[in-house]
Order: sequence, then C-alpha cells, then structure tokens
Amino acid sequence: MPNRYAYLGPEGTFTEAALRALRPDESGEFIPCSGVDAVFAAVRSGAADSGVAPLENSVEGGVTATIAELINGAPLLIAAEVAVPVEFTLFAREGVRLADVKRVATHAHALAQCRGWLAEHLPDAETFTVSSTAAAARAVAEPGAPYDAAIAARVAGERYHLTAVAEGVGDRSDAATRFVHLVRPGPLPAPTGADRTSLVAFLSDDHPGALVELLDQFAVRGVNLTRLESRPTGDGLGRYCFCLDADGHVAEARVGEALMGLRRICKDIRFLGSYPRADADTELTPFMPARGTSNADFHEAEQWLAHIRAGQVA
Ligand SMILES: O=C(O)C(=O)Cc1ccccc1
Repeated sequence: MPNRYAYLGPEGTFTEAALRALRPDESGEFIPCSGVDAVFAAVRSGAADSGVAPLENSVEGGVTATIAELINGAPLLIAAEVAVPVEFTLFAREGVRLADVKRVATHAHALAQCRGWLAEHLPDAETFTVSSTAAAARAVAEPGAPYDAAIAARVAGERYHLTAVAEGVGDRSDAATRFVHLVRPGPLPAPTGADRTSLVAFLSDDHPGALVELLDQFAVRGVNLTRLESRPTGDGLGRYCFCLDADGHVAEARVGEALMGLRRICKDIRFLGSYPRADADTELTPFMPARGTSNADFHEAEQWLAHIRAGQVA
C-alpha cells in the first residue's frame, strides 16, 4: 500500500514544505487537510498512514491546536521532527499595489510574526486569520476574493499565480518552525545518539514544589530539557499539565529512569515518542553528561544492584 501523508493544506503551506523536508516516499499520496485537527483525525482513523503538523515557532511559541491534539484524544506518537525556516511574503492579484491593500489574510501564527511589519507598512489594513497561509493565498486568487492580499510562503504565491507585493514581511528574518511527523503507536525509531523524547505529565496533586519534583526527575539523572510548556487540562482554572521535550531516547537508561521516576510521582504520563533531533548536526556545544549520569554509569550501577541482589557482595 502506498504511503499516505496527511498535512495542513492546501498545497503551498509551510507544513507541506516540512513534509517534503522529511523526505517522504515521492510515490506516496499527499493528503491536504483543512486543519491540524483533520490531520490528527486522518492518522487516527487510518485514512492516512502518517501526518505532519506545526508544533512550535521560534518567535511565536507553541501551536495550540497541535499541542491540544497531542494531549487529548487517541494517542499518536512523534516519529520525526524537522525545523523549517519561515519567510513571509505579501501576495496579491496582479496590478494590486501596497497602497491598495486594505484586507490581509493569513494563518494566526504568521500574523503574529508579521505584526511589526504590518503596523509600519499597512497600519490601516484589517487582518483576517484563516486555516493556513496557503488557504489565504488561494482565497486571494479567487474571483471576488474577500481579501486584497495574503501573507504566505513564496511557493504558495507561485502555486496560486499571485504577485509579490512585499517580501520579507516577517519581523524576524531568522524565524523557524518545528514540525512533527505523527504516526499511530508502534515500534519507536531506533536511538541515533542525538534524539529527543516528548511527553505530557499530569501532576498527582497541587502542592508546593510539585513542579520542582517533576523537573528533579530529569535533573538528577543528567537529562537536559529543551522545552517545557504548561497547558490547561480543561478541568478548571489552575489545572495544568506540562508538555516536556528532553534530550535522549527512552531506550537510554538515563531517560528511561527519569520516566520511571515521573511515573511514580505523576497522576498520568502521556509518552509522545523518542525520535531523532532535527538540530543534531548543528549543536554548538556537545552534550557532556554530568558526573555519574553517562549511559555507562547507569549500566554499571544496574549491574552492581543485580550483583548485590544475588548476594554477590565482594
Ligand atoms: O499556514 C501554513 O502554511 C502552515 O503550515 C502553518 C504555519 C504558519 C506560520 C508559520 C509556520 C507554520
């Protein structure tokens, strides 16, 4: 059966660029979805074999829709991640000048990253958020379009035959978005030596130091955290769960033991996967395990425990 990949569509989104960067089977089927929820639904139902969704942006932070889907509903696993530079262009139909632009459409995450530019160059324009940047470009291209311009990726402008009115309209030229490749639960990718583990932790009860205890499970085992985000559980004000990304693979003793520690102190843990890190090649400072926290240290301690449990105390 060919590989069927669900992604936030339509054609020309940054998510499609991320899917292509993940080097999919080119003979597979690309299934554009109208929202992140539809991407998850397609993978959960089996209508797609896997899916791609934006998770976080270096300027705007977490993509709420994706995080909510990861936390709730039938669990999916992250099998891979990819970071894509996001460059925004303002597109319109041919003949439209910047001064003519009164109504601008784009994705909420794109809008948040272009606010400074819009305030400076189009202070009077109304802004509209739609399901994706490419959906905005497609809408602008339609006859009788409700918007004068769309903020989208260059490929979207080309795909929908629009003209670039202004380029580089993002407030940060170095912005990047991290996308995740989602699969139904199954065998994990093998450890590569530069992996990431994602999970959601639900605390047992609310007490002073509860979050410190959670973080301590990682700290004492020398596991570096790369993301911590609190999200409401939906059970009332003040009720939160914690989305964490940690360096390492659950197959490594250091990470496995940290997860066992969490299991003992948390009400619930949702494991979201161990997968190769997208920034493995670009790491500036190589990871140096703290004293007593190398894989060899864990292995040696485990063997020692097995020996004393067997009465071999010499
Ligand atoms: O709308 C898109 O093209 C997406 O893929 C979502 C998005 C929007 C803005 C930055 C990164 C991803």
